[in-house]
Amino acid sequence: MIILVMGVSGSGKSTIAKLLADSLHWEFSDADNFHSPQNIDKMRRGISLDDGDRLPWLQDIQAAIKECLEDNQNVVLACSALKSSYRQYFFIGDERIKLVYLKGSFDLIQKRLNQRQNHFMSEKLLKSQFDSLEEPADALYVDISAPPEVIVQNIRESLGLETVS
Ligand SMILES: Nc1ncnc2c1ncn2[C@@H]1O[C@H](COP(=O)(O)OP(=O)(O)O)[C@@H](O)[C@H]1O
Ligand SMILES: O=C(O)[C@H](O)[C@@H](O)[C@H](O)[C@H](O)COP(=O)(O)O
Repeated sequence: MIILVMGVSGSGKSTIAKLLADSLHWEFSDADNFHSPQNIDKMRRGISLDDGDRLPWLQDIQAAIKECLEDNQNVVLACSALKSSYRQYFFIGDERIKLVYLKGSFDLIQKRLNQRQNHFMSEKLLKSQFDSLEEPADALYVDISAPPEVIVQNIRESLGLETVS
């Protein structure tokens, strides 16, 4: 199974996905690690990615997801997956993929981004992240104002994963 944790930059994808993976003893994967150096450099300079920048990135993530499914791996993947057209690369609809959307207000996320250290992503891009965001129709919605441990417990209960596999 793959749990895909999506949301804008600063919504808590890496934090929640890592904690969730650890609590389940599953693998954790971060879509940030699939970005090209050119994409990283762009975001560092405060320039938002466009569909063309994201296409090879989406294709690489798609290949990684396909491999996980073929190998029957259990993985929690953190990936912004902002637009519906991007999520079509991720086999949404396959019962082995669970989509979790971290939902929060601009103000709360901006505050968290301002406090985050040592990350390439410019906090100036938050507005464009919200502009690109198309909220999913087919996901578990999670309110990010709760502490990470509470969010992880909530996700596990909602997905029927209370018992460690
Ligand atoms: N539920 C939460 N409560 C408080 N702080 C959080 C929560 N989730 C994440 N954070 C903090 O917010 C910042 C952004 O989280 P991060 O996981 O890096 O987001 P993303 O991967 O979506 O960009 C980090 O500094 C993180 O420690
Ligand atoms: O498509 C994009 O514009 C990026 O994928 C973006 O949404 C993502 O958020 C960055 O990779 C920054 O990483 P963080 O989400 O960890 O801030």
